[in-house]
Amino acid sequence: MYIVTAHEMYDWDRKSIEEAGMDGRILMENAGRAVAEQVEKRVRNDQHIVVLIGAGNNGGDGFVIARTLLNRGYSVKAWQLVSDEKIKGDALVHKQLYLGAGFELAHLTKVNVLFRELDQADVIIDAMLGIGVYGKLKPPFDQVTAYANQSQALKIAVDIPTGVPADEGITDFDGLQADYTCIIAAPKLSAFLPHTAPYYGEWEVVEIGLPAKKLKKTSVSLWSSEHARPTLPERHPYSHKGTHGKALVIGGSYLMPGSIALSARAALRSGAGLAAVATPKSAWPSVSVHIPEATAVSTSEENGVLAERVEVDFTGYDAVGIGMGMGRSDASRTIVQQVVEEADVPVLIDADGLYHLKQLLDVLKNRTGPAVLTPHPGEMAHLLGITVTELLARPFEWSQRFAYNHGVYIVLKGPSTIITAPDGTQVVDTSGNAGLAKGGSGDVLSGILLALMMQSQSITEALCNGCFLHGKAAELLTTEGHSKADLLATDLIEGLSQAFRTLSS
Ligand SMILES: NC(=O)C1=CN([C@@H]2O[C@H](COP(=O)(O)OP(=O)(O)OC[C@H]3O[C@@H](n4cnc5c(N)ncnc54)[C@H](OP(=O)(O)O)[C@@H]3O)[C@@H](O)[C@H]2O)[C@@H](O)CC1
Ligand SMILES: Nc1ncnc2c1ncn2[C@@H]1O[C@H](COP(=O)(O)OP(=O)(O)O)[C@@H](O)[C@H]1O
Ligand SMILES: [K+]
Repeated sequence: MYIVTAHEMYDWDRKSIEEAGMDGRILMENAGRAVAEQVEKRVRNDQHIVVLIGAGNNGGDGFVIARTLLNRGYSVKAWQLVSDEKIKGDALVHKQLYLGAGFELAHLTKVNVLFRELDQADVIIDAMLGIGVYGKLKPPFDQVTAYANQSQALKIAVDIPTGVPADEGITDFDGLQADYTCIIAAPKLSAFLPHTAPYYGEWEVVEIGLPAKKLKKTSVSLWSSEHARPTLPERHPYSHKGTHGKALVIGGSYLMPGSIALSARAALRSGAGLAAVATPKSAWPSVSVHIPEATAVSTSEENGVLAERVEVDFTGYDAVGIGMGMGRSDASRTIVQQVVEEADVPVLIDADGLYHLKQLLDVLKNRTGPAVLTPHPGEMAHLLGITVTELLARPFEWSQRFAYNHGVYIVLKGPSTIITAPDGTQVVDTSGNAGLAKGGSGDVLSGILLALMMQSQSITEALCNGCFLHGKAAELLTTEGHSKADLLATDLIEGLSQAFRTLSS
């Protein structure tokens, strides 16, 4: 499924009408009926519904929704919040159909009268403003939105909650806080941004008959189990451990042995044939106890952290992961530089490795083998030299720019993880839940990604599937057995078996 900007959505709409001969009035009818069907799943017909209607096509959808629900016996009051001359085009056609069906329309004169009505509402349907919103809300939308936000009624937004921008980059806005948003035709970028996504509540996308071929391929898409199932690595009956790849993980320290153990274990649990660990000798006993299947690589250390070079032949490995728990000393930076410069196999850089990478960006640019960076927003902002707030206002744009300029893959982690390829294509993975908000989850992800990078057709596929398995494991574990509060990174590794089994069944 593609994720669109407002511009891409309008372009799809225009091409469907101008080139494919669709009729905008039919699209609006389809949109309104599709939303009404979702409303019916959530609302009983003894509940009172208020439909708030604005001036544009979002309001037009509101007229169709109100007519459809009234025809089906629901208790509905439709409120037009703007003057009559503002209702134009397809929205006007549907207003006339609404009135022609014999239904009553209330007009906003004094906001207090509407507010008394909202006090009585069990359900508020927000068809005030859609993707055509710009700037902060003007009267009466600002007051109505603020009042609706205080209401206990179930709030259902049509396409996008009123006031919320469709695109990234806008942080100063007032939005309706929806419980559920019925998104029309394609999810908008803002459904995946940390500052706008919460306004949507739960959401779903409804299909309204726009010809799929008229959507210009956008650069962002959404990953799902339909993508994961056919692309997850298979285990051939005659395979051997070498077939599935030998991973080298470099990191850990005397005081932080856990993270590298988590990564190595997650790599083996995700199908890697072999895993070797390069960690300080003083940390190895604590690592090996958690992962007897892994082998150790001889290393030098200084004050409990890796130092100098790691004496390994990188050609003996199919992928290298570096950074987890390795510390931030200058000595450990040397090893990150060594890996970036010398390892031609795919390299994954995480955690402290990303901290060091800030000073190695020129070296990174000269790398020929693939590099995957897996930052959380703090690490990504550090790499870019900006604040986390600046990054999160435009995470798609920043990731794309960095990936393109440095020729790397980026996995920008969060509730919606954005995976960007060096050519700028982006995939969003929304799997997982707040059970993952605990130290160690990222180390597990690195191990999973490393394993899949060695076994997949493409690195992008490996990264998408790895994030998906990681999130799916958390979802499955917190549906049965665990809660989001108690879930540990080690549980996540054990939960991978269920995630793999679910996706391969
Ligand atoms: N295929 C499709 O794409 C389909 C799309 N469909 C639907 O159309 C929706 C997009 O419709 P749209 O373009 O008419 O924009 P929309 O958001 O309804 O409002 C524009 C109005 O808002 C006003 N306004 C703007 N900012 C404001 C502010 N800050 N404060 C106050 N007012 C503000 C602006 O005012 P003006 O600038 O004119 O003064 C103008 O009157 C889309 O989300 C979906 O629901 C479906 O019908 C099916 C097919
Ligand atoms: N609220 C959340 N919802 C979904 N996924 C989350 C949430 N919080 C964290 N995650 C996921 O958990 C992982 C955390 O990674 P990171 O911050 O690097 O952890 P650590 O370095 O402590 O291991 C990422 O994959 C991230 O996407
Ligand atoms: K809306």
